[in-house]
Amino acid sequence: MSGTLVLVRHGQSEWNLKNLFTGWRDPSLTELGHSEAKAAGARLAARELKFDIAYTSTLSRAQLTCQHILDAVGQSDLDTVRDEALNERDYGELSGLNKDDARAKWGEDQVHVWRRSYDVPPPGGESLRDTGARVWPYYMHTIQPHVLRGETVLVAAHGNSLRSLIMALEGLSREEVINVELATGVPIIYRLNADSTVASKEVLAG
Ligand SMILES: O=C(O)[C@H](O)COP(=O)(O)O
Repeated sequence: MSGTLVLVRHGQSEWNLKNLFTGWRDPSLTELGHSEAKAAGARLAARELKFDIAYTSTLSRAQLTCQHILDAVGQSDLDTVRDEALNERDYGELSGLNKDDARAKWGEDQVHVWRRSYDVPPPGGESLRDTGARVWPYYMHTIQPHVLRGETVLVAAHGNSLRSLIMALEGLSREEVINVELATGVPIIYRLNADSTVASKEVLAG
């Protein structure tokens, strides 16, 4: 057995609440989002998890979530690396649009394909494959070495940047990844084997 990797999607953002495509735009957390992030931290603290390093994106909602978790586990000053490789999928021209308005304009099926398919990008934006093409190398070269040294690593990021990471970690097919949905503020604890495969997975739902 090797180390521990904790993945968590940020708490509810102001644009999640307004049902807007967000992508690389930078809304903050709502009150509920702050509470979700603190609750995620409390659940990790109850497991007596201590982190060696934390990674997050360059977007506020993920950074705030990361900090709430570190505060909750008593590690407010832990080394935290921010990198845009972990940012949400770029939603291109959909960014800022209401998701129901988009369904009315382009149809439910097309919007679902843009949101959940593996390789169909939204107009001017990234497909999940495009997102994975930046997330996975960053994970492999920068994050995974810590886990394989036996460390415990926190990654606070986004629905689709984490879906692309989970797809690769778990070896999911392009069909299987369509059904992967990440709730806000719910940590997933992976224990990795020394050969970097997944030994166990635990979802800390509320
Ligand atoms: O960027 C966004 O709008 C959300 O964080 C994720 O959106 P999705 O559920 O439409 O992929």
